[in-house]
Amino acid sequence: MAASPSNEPIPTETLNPAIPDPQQPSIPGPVNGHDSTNEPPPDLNHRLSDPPSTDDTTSGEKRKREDDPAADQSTHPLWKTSLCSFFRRHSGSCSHGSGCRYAHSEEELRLRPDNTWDPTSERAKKAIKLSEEGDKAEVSGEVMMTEVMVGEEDGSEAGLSKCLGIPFRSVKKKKGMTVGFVSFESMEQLQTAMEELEGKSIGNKNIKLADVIPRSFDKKTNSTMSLHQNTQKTDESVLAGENADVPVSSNGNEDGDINEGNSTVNGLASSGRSARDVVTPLAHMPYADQLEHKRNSIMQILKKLTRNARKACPSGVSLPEWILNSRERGGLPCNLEGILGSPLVNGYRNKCEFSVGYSLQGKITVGFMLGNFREGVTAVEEPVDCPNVSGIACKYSSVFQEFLQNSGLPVWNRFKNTGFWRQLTVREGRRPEKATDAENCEANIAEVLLMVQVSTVGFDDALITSEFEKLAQAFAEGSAKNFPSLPLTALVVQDHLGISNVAPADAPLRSLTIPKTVCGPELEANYSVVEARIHDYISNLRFCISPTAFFQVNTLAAEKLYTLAGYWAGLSSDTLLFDVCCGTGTIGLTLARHVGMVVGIEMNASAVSDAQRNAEINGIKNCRFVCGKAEDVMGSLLKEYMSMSQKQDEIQNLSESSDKVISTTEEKDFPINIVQDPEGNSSHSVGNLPEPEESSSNELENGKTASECLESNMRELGSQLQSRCTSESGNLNPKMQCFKNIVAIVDPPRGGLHPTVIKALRTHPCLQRLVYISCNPESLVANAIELCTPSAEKNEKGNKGNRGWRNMSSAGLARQRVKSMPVSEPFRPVKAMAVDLFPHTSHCEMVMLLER
Ligand SMILES: C[S@@+](CC[C@H](N)C(=O)[O-])C[C@H]1O[C@@H](n2cnc3c(N)ncnc32)[C@H](O)[C@@H]1O
Repeated sequence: MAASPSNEPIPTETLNPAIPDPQQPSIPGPVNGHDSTNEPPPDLNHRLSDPPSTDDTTSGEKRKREDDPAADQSTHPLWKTSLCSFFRRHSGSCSHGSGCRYAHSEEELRLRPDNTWDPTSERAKKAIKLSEEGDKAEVSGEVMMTEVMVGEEDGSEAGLSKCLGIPFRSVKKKKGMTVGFVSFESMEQLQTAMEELEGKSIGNKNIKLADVIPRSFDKKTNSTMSLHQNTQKTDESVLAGENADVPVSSNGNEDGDINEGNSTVNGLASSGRSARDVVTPLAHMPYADQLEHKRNSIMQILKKLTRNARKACPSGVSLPEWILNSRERGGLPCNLEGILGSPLVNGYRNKCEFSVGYSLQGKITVGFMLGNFREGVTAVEEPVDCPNVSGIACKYSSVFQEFLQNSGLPVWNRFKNTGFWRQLTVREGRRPEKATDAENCEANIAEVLLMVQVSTVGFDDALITSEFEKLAQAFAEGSAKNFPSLPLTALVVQDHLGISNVAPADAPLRSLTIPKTVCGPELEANYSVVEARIHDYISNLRFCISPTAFFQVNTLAAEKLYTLAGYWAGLSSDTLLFDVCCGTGTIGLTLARHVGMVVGIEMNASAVSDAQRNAEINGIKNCRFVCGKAEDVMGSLLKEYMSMSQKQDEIQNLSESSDKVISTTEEKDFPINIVQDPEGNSSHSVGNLPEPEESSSNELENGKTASECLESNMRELGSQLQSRCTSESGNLNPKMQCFKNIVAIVDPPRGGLHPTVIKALRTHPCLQRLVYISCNPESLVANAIELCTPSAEKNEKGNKGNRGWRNMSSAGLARQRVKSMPVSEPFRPVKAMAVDLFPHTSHCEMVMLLER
């Protein structure tokens, strides 16, 4: 079995990277060569934020002359901030030419010092439209609390009660919510309150009345009402109600409108928001359009890297080439080489987390929340028509829902933070075969792990035990009554008391026995407590996955992602590869045979032990997995390996370095770089992986699109790797093991890398190449600002007393941090590519190659 990156063809649904930026529709020319940009000319933008240099000889001044022919006039703060009316009136002619202080095109137009655009410009109109849409979105925000709300007056809300100035029975508003609840003694009191509150504002926010779910399903509750106070003092909102509740919510819009409350009609159902809309908001678009949409939004986000790095570039330091050349790429920091589509577009998720709550009709439901708690939404709807969810996951959510209807224990109440049943997670593991249509793919699912999250505090142990037995029975029967029976490998209970369903990695887990059912001899379930793990395959390697370990939710697309990352990482047998935030070791292990050694870093202990086990079951011996936060271990690991690559002798002491380290590397194996494939065959990886021809993605040969060229390159790469890995080349020079090439592939969570990790990577002189994989392009951009902006010759000490960071964007924060970056050579963005792991949603993975 080969452990090389996949030599599968790249998914067929790719977008041609040569599609021009739709934000620049009027600009002709190739995408990588057009000469216009939405950005202000480089030097102008730089100077707007930097104090003017007094030293004519600084490189900043040199930059000005090279980069901006009209540099002298351009120091005026209003330079090119208005459109030239003469130019417009006379159809494109103005005697001042390029020296005119007014802009001759939308592209040339600059933002005014007060952050507004010339009001006659398209940009201003677009900004107004966007802000109106934002307002509308807020206005249409519905209150969808479907849980019982306690009606006692909360002393801490006394101030808010006073503001309302109306008679009521009780008022409640929970911290962090934009919605509050008011209860009334009678219908008359409610009517009066509605009249009084109409048009009223608190602070600078209008109050909006909105409908509350009629709690027909909660007959015992009398007129309850609560009011939630937002942490932002200016954003008060109130929701009022009797059994027929009338909600009031604020929207920051001067015309806060009132939704008429209705005691018998569920006004919320009319919102028409479905689980499908919330979970798969792009599902209404053809897949090709979804890819196009994502590519465009990633392009816009990437441009922030150029803008912010330009702003953050210290005065007196030359702008790097990649910024100076960004105009040729329409403001992009590097080429965006397209977007790879997911091989499987429907039912691709191998993990689904279903919330437990009440539907809009008041029925206990297992599915997706229609919004978030903070917006006053707790309604849960079944996962109907959500194309990313597999049929198996849907079936198990129905089984659980049915079970809950008759359970003796309550469902979790997000408002009161009480209850027992909270969430169901369905995790699926596939066979190694690769089906790329949803139906066959389902037949490929061999293992299923179910994890039910509960909160046991305050409940009787005997009752809990008996409910768990019934739960296991229900799942076993649910599995068996399907034909063929649904896979059921493990059933786990996670105990968690926290407010949100996101449990810490060390939340207690308990494995339940899955009973044998009477109704199905086909049931392939395990009849005893088994080790709660499932398996999946990536690049023909088998991966063992613990209940809480991270594993990409779209396995087939993840394989493409890792192949691309390996391809760009420029690996060879003298490469030391750092797999930062390695999870169960997927990236490092799939690339292990092409490098001298992999060092994986991961903070989740069970993921680390999975990674170690995965190395063992696949016979991979040149990997070492370190359990710890990257910010705590990255610096010392880099130092350790740097000295190792300088002194080969030290390699012998490799596995004795740290207590925290779990090493899968056998000392004797490491210097000789023998890698065993999962079948025990020894093989060697030699030489550099070929880099794609520069022309492959930019200059198109023989009428091929850029993505076709890339696809064939990757296919070729796959087969080259395959042949290398299976050849018995032998006789490697042990000296090769001095790592000449240190590469990091980082794949952090949504928030990006910790600043300490960025600093360690940036200041390590031997690290020449960094492949950044990100599920959140915004945080990638923020981290890349720190990695790629030139440092000042003398850095500033961090301003720890400054509290202004709270209101800063991630890019703004990154610019601040650049100021204290130790003097070090910055990276430069070389190329980027998006990989769609999440069809029908707005999310997308992204890979960026950084070099220096
Ligand atoms: C996006 S996942 C990537 C995992 C792995 N590369 C993969 O593709 O399966 C991010 C991983 O980073 C881990 N993680 C989060 N914060 C971390 C930190 N500060 N240090 C090390 N690992 C961290 C998470 O536990 C998770 O496994």
